[in-house]
Amino acid sequence: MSDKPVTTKAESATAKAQLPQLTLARNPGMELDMDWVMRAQANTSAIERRAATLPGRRSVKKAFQAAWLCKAITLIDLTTLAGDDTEGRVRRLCAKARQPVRPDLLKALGMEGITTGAVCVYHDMVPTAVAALRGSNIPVAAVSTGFPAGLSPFHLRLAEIEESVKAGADEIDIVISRRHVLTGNWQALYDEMRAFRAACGPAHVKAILATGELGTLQNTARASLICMMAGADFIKTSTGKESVNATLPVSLVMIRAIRDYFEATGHRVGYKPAGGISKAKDALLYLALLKDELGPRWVQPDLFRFGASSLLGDIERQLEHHVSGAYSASYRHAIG
Ligand SMILES: O=C[C@H](O)COP(=O)(O)O
Repeated sequence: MSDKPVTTKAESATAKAQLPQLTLARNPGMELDMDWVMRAQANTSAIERRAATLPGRRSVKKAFQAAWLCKAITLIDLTTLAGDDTEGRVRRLCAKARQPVRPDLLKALGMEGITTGAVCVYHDMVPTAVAALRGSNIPVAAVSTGFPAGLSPFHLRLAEIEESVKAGADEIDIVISRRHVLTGNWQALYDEMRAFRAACGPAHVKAILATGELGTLQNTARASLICMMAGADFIKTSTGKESVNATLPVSLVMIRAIRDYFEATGHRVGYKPAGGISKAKDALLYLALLKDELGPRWVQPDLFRFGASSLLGDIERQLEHHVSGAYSASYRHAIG
C-alpha cells in the first residue's frame, strides 16, 4: 500500500464536495449543577452483576454478525499513539483507514466504500494524517493536553489544543486532571473542561476520564456528568496507557450518565471506550450494550467510537472467515 497522500489539494476539494459530510453532534454544556453531581450514584455490585451477564449471551445473531463487524469498522478511531511513531507509520495507518479491509471481502458483503470513523494520533503527527486523508472525509483526531498524564503546565495544555486545531485536527481528545476527581475538586474539573472546550474552537472535543485511575465507579459517574456539563461532545474511558482501560462496568456507568444528561438537557453526548479492545467479539458486546442502554441512534460515528489500535486486524480476520463460509449475501440492509 502506498505511503503517499492519494490526491492533490484541488482534487480533494472536489472529492470532499461529493462525499456526505459527517455532522457531529455539538454539546453546548450548562452551568455546573452540584446537586445533580452529588446525587449521581453508582451501585458497584449491581453494575458488576449487569456487566457480568453480557458476555454470556449472544450479542448479535450470527447471520448479522458480519454486518455488525462492518458497522464496527465505521466506528473505529484507528489509533497509533506510540513513542516510536513515524510519518511512514501514520501514512500507512491512514491508508488502512481509507481501505480498512480487502476490497473483495467488502464486495462479497455488499459493504464497499466503508472507512474507519477517524484516525487518532499525537499532535506532532496531525499534519501527516491531514495530508494522507485529504479528500476522504475521514476526520483526524489529536490527543492533546499533555497526553497521557495531562500533567504539563495548564497554559501549555491549552496551547497544544490550539496548535492541533491549527494543524488541521477535526477532533481533540483531551485528558482530564485525575487529581481534581480524587480530591473531590469538582469546580476545578468543570473549569478545566470549560477551558479545554473553549480552546478547541470549531473542533469536536472528547474528554478522556482515565477511569482506571479514578478510584471508584461513583467518581466515574460524577466526572462524566461534570465533563458533559462543561461541554464535552464525547466522553472517553481511557488513554490506553492506564493499567486498567475500557471495561464493561465502567461503560455501563458512563453510558447511563450520557442517558441521564440527554433526558435532562436534550443534548446527545457521544461515548468512546478505548484501550485494550482488540477482539471482534468484544466490539460486538460493546455495541449490544450501547444499543440496549441508549438505543440505535447512538450506534453511529457521530455518537460512538472505539479507540483502538489493533481491533481492525481481528475484525478483518473474522470477516475473512464469514466470507469463506456460508455468509456471502449482501448484509447492508441489516444495519442502520
Ligand atoms: O485511544 C486509544 C487507545 O490508546 C488505544 O488503545 P489500544 O492500543 O489498547 O487499542
